[in-house]
Amino acid sequence: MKYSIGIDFGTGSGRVLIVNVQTGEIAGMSVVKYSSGTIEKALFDNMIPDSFALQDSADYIDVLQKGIPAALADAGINKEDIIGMGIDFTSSTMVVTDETFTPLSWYENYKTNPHAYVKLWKHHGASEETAAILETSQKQKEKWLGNYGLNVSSEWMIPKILELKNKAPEILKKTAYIMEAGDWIVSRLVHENVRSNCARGFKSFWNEQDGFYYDFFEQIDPDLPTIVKEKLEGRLVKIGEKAGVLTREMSESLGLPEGLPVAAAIIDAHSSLLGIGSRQRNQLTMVMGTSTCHLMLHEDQKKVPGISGSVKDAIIPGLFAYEAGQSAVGDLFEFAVKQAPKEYIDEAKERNISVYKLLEQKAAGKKPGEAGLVALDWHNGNRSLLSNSGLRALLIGQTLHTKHEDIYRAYMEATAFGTKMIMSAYEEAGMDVEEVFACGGLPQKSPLLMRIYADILNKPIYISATDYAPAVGAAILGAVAGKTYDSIEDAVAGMEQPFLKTVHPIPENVEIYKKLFAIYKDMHDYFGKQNTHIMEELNKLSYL
Ligand SMILES: Nc1ncnc2c1ncn2[C@@H]1O[C@H](COP(=O)(O)OP(=O)(O)O)[C@@H](O)[C@H]1O
Ligand SMILES: O=C(CO)[C@@H](O)[C@@H](O)COP(=O)(O)O
Repeated sequence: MKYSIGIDFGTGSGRVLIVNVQTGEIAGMSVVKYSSGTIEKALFDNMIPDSFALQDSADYIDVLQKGIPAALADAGINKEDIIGMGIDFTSSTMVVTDETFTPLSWYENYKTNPHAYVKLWKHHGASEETAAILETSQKQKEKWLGNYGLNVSSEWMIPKILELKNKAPEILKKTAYIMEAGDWIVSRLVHENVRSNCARGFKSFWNEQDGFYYDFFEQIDPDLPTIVKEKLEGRLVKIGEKAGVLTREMSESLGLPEGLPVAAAIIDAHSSLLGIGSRQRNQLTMVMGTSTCHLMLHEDQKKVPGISGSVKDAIIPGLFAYEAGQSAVGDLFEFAVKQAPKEYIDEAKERNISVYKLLEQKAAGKKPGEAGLVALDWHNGNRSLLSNSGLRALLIGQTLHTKHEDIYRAYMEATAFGTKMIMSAYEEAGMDVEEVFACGGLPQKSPLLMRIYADILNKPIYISATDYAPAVGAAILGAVAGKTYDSIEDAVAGMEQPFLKTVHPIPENVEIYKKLFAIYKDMHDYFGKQNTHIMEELNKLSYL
């Protein structure tokens, strides 16, 4: 038996999977939580702005050093039976390093400088820079942003680079490489500056035909082309290719064979599409965790407003991969869990279940529409049709009888309405959705959520049997790099994971949700399009 290692670097933890390359069976695994988590309020004793979301790259190294030996031990296999390795990572998650790929935050003198740290995908510190990029694009918006949903997100790489230039020139000066975290891991493993086409195409204004949009960069900031050339370039490696082989030093420290082929890094959500077995158009894959990404494939490049982007060959060679997203999904449920009344926390403790489970059970006892609530899910801004990280959330319809589980359910519904907006945008652009797949951590954690999504989207939802679809996708790329398969399509077919179940819509619920969705849409347009000054005013006041 031969195996491939897939490592999924998510928002809260890294998951290492050992997957049988002939059958797709998961032979062993290990989950390593990031010990510093997401650094959001303060770095050591220094306060950082609310919009910041940083991570410590040392936590990623922990995933390699602790997770790989633990997964190998769990699988009980000989390291010589490992034939390849793949990595997926959140994106755009930016690491700044010196010429030896050492992150600047590891330097003693930069230890307390937030700009030396990893800027996680949901770091929203570059809102001014994003607005400036959008402003510059106005004259030729179709040209520059046509394949990016006609918008720019502060979660992408170029705004983050400009933030570094504007807010921390001393760090930029010391930086040899600005890297996607996935590329950083792969570059350390193979000891070469390599860059994958996946994150580069989606998050850095690049396509294979034209390269980086240097003309656009010049107009945004005359220093930007040089910064990109000097610090963001590297040898291009495409999805499905081998980025290099594991160095002797790395293989010794990780307990793996020397010369092990390592695949080009892929974005976590995109990797899930491979892990779940989607290979063709008309399939919408929802990767549901802290956030949700909505992915589709198509032979043609269509202009879909509000999506994050479309890139050729970014998941399956020959097809355009499309991504859209919602910034707060699991994060929103955590927010509600943290606000649970004390008697709920006590009840959960007494019954030995999590507060999530308790709220889910109580909310499942309610009927759609019963509580008279509708929420807007913009607790971390909107990164789809409105693409505005400055938007704030809303809950309407509360009375003195509103219970916390009603609010929890309204949040679940709001995330499903947000997904319906995205699905409609795909369909209006000529990409019909016939099948909806759900994967990531949430579908198995929350059956109620899947019921709500089936009823609101009015589609059967196929739920992946594995919580770890991204890591399976990474292992599939590892198997292709290791030459077990000649193509990604063959590897996906050979290592396909089973589906757990299908949730079908219930017609009565569908009808009620059509009415609630109409209210959501009115609120969406009122606060997100026609009256954005309301949120802008609140933002100004809250930053005072
Ligand atoms: N029982 C649950 N019900 C709903 N959401 C949950 C539950 N347990 C955890 N979550 C949420 O799931 C998210 C983590 O999702 P997961 O897919 O495991 O990780 P990641 O986003 O790092 O890939 C967190 O935001 C958390 O709030
Ligand atoms: O933005 C992207 C992909 O483009 C993701 O990396 C981001 O949503 C994080 O995913 P998770 O919610 O941690 O699974």
